[in-house]
Parts: sequence; structure tokens; C-alpha cells
Amino acid sequence: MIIKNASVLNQEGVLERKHIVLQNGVISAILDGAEAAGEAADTIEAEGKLLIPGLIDMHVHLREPGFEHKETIETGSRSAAKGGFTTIACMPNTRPVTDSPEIVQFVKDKAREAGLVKVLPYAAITKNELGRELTDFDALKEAGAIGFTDDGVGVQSAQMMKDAMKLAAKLDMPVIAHCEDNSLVEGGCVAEGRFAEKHGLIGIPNESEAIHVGRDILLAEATGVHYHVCHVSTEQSVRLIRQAKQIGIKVTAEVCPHHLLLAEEDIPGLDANWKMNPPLRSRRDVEACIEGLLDGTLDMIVTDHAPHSEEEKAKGMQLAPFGIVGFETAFPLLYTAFVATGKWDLSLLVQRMTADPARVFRLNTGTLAVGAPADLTLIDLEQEKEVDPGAFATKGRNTPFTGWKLKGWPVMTWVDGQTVWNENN
Ligand SMILES: NC(=O)N[C@@H](CC(=O)O)C(=O)O
Ligand SMILES: [Zn+2]
Ligand SMILES: [Zn+2]
Repeated sequence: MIIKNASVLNQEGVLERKHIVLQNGVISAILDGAEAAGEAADTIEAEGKLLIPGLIDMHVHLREPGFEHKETIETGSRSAAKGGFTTIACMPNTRPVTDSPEIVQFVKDKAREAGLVKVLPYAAITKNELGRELTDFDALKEAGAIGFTDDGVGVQSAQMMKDAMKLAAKLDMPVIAHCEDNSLVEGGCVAEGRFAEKHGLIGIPNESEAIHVGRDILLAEATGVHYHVCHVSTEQSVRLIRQAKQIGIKVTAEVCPHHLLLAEEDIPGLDANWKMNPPLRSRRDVEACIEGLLDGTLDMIVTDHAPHSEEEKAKGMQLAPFGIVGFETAFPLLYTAFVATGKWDLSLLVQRMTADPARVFRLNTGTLAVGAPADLTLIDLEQEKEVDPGAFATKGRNTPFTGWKLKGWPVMTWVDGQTVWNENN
């Protein structure tokens, strides 16, 4: 197969016209656009469109097993492919929790049946994510888990976290942390700030996140583990991670599109489509996250795709579950807000969603190179469309971005050379 006349970013971040030849699931040649592309059984004309490595999302919730009314591995995979993602790593807060080799195997089997994107399972740190007893790290690694996390809750005991890190370090596996100290968030559903005050809600303070980041950085230093911080949302966390990196502690971090785009003061009313964990913070925190992403303190962008049903989200700000969907809006949101406005280079956005997650988690994807798996995404940078949850492939409709006019929509996605999403089919 040949993808002809695509716009491809070169090493210097400049767009060049290229023909990409795919064979047996890998990129077999990248030809100069001035050369003849040659013949193939299947030719895609990509004139005027951006071709990038398939996007990688290292933090997603697919809800299966146990919460199939919110999402399944198949619907989540389809939504990911539609959003331009080719590799996703799914969180273990399912029912049962992914705390046994059997559930890791179940997730892998379901992902293979769906046959769309590459699904990498995380396993829980503690049994049932209750924070009481460690899971069997050896067996979970053996079954194919790529890291350990209790995402959805923070590991409250420092000793438990230290034990987990020691074990993970021995197995050369990362610990991925949802940073939240429960004693500092009781009853909170939005961040401290103007919105919480106006509506008489208990506010979640920044320290509830940063206190775990600080604690865990010290434990990572002591144990030598690769420590990865989930969905960073505060100025204080960014500062702690920056300092830890400067002194050589093995810490990496991720940030979500909504924490780069929205602050608590933007929440329009008591609508739970604006409720997520961590919550939207102050404008100052948003600016610190952006700065952190630009200087590499925050290594990558993840969606934290967290679908919930409409009934659940209709329960209101206090009672509805935390979380918003992310796959199908992530790239267009960031492209429109930061690249189309000239604030960021296109290559920075692409790197933080491809090469950087691949580097941190040692994946063999995320680059457009001869010999690499043909995981690719074709993007129309010009077409403008409104976010319409009714048209989502995910079962979730829970997004604060309804009606936003965006550019940069993925139009085709390939995994190992197979088309997994095509706008025109
Ligand atoms: N981010 C969220 O708001 N919710 C996630 C849990 C999590 O990522 O902590 C979920 O599972 O719904
Ligand atoms: Zn989390
Ligand atoms: Zn999550």
C-alpha cells in the first residue's frame, strides 16, 4: 500500500511531502514527494493532509470487565481509532479489578477480538485497589501487564507504596500513580476556588495531589523505581517533578488536554460533564501545566478517557462520578488551541502524543521510520467541525467540549498497516 503526497514532519519539525510505502504491517519505504510513488494494489491520496505516527495514550479507561454499560474494550478501541490513537494503555479499575493474571489475559483477549488498536493493560498495585494488600507483581508481569497502578484512588499508605516500588524496581516495571491524599479531599467534587465558593461546595485543595507527588518522589529516590505521575493538574506537582528530574530521580509525568485548556472558573454551572478527577484548577495551575509540558517536565499528553453513562452523569455535581471522555477530541482540541494559534510548534504536540510516551514506556512505535510498525494517523488540519457527542464512537457522552469548533480531525488510522478508522466509510 502507498500513502501518496502526505505532509510529514521531518527531524527539524518542518513539513515535507512524502510517499509512504507499507508492506507486511511495517513502513517499508519513505520516498521523496518529488519521486514517482510507484504502483501498489492500494493507493491513498493524502495531498494536503498531515501524516503522523499513530497517537499513543498511556492513560485510558475501557470499563470492561464489569461496567460494559459505560464502555467495552471494543467501543473504547473504536473511539480511540477514530481519535487517531493506535496504542492505548488501560487502567485496572474495572470489576473485577485487573489484579489477577486472568483479568490481564481477559483484557488482552478482548482487545485482540476487537482487532482495532493496540491495548496495553496495567495491573493494580493492591488487591481490588483497596490499598491493603499487594497484588502478585511477578504473575501480573508474566501475564503481560505493562505497569502497576491503583488509578482511581491514591495509595494512602506510604509503606504500601514503598513496598510496591521496591518490588516493581526489581522487576524493571514502572509504578504509575494517581496522586490523591484522601484525608485532604473529603466531600470535595470540584477544586477550591471561585466556583466552589459560589455554589457552596467543598473545594479540593492542590495539596491533596502534590503531597503524594512529593512523598512518592522521595520513595522513588529511595527505591530506584521508574515512577510515573498520572494526570498532573497543579503548579506544585509540576514544581516538584521539575526539581526531581533535575537531580536525576527517575520520575516521568503526564497531563490531560482538559487541564491544559480549562480552569475551575470556566465551569458554567452545576453540570457534571465538568466533573473529573483531578478537578479543573485555577488559571495559574493551567499555565504551570502548559509550561511544564513545554519544558519537558511533563513528558506526555494522555486523555484519561473516562466514559460514564448519561444516567450517572445526570446525578449532579455532588453525586455523579468523576471523569470525562477524551479520545475523539484530544488532538483537534490541542491543535486548535495551541498550534493553529501559533503558540506551539506542531512537532511539539505530535511528539508529546507519540515519540515521548513511546520513549518513556519503551514502545516500538511512535516514530515514522522505515522498519517501524505501520501505526499511522492521517489528519485534516483544515476541516472545521463542531464537537458533537451524539456522533461519538465511545458510549460516553460526558464531555465539557460540546459545540466547540475545532480543526485537526483524524480522517484515517492504520494499525500494523490495517485500516482501523476511515472517515469516509
Ligand atoms: N479521571 C476521572 O475522573 N475518573 C477516572 C478515575 C481516575 O482517572 O482517577 C474513572 O475511572 O472514571
Ligand atoms: Zn486517576
Ligand atoms: Zn484515570
